[in-house]
Amino acid sequence: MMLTAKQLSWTAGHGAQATQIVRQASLQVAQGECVGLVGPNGCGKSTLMRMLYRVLQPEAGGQIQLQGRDIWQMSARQFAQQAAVLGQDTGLGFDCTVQELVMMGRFPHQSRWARDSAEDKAIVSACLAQVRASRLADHLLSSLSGGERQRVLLARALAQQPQLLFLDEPTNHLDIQFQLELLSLVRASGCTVLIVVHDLNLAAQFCDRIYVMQAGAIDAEGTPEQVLTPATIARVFQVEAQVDRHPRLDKARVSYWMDKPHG
Ligand SMILES: Nc1ncnc2c1ncn2[C@@H]1O[C@H](COP(=O)(O)OP(=O)(O)OP(=O)(O)O)[C@@H](O)[C@H]1O
Repeated sequence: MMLTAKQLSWTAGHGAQATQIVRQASLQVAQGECVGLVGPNGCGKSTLMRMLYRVLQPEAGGQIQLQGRDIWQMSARQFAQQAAVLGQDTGLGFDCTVQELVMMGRFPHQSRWARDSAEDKAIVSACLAQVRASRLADHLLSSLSGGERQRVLLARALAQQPQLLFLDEPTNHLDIQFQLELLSLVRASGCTVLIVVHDLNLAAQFCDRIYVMQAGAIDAEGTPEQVLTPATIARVFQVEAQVDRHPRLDKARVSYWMDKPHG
């Protein structure tokens, strides 16, 4: 098992202000799998992801192992040699060129004072080409559109040459062609993937398994066919749904609607 997480909980605030955001969540991602995490806004997906990618520490009793090793027994650098993140909070706090940004993906693999090697440079330009952003190499990050920014952040994650890729809503800002392209690229990369995605049809097309989260807890788990049922979708998202087969791809296809606005 590539990634194993057991009984993860996280609480925001203290004392009377404390709110439990993630409750006893457990999940597993096997080598080579692409696993989706879906659920309504605010249910705790990003918080769970942040624990999994070693930014937030779970409460006592929770454990996360990467290839059988506790992630908090690794240094940040050792973790980054194996896992890359395309997250929601990707502000750098400073500006740089696209080329410099993607080169940051090489840092975990470089010795401390090393200069960028010819190999690093070749990896960076290959990753930029992979996301069709070579022409942006000398542009400033601050000048990019939302979709271009997302592409180059993916290029940085790929330049890290990770075995495990965490993606938190990576298709935000992307046009439909690049949504499909990004997810195909991610699948073709050979990485093990855990991805937060709102579009249930993208989840059905690209994920081997899906975890459904609701109110901080894992509510359902299984293949897209097992999980994406009208009953589960109604329970978790409060909308009506019908599930049939995609006419071209032999995958589940979800149509949803609301008879009357909720509330
Ligand atoms: N540090 C924090 N302090 C207080 N509340 C927090 C903190 N981090 C997250 N929350 C709250 O926890 C809840 C879950 O947030 P989270 O970002 O994990 O949800 P999400 O499922 O990823 O949502 P979305 O689909 O909207 O991105 C939200 O109500 C959020 O306001």
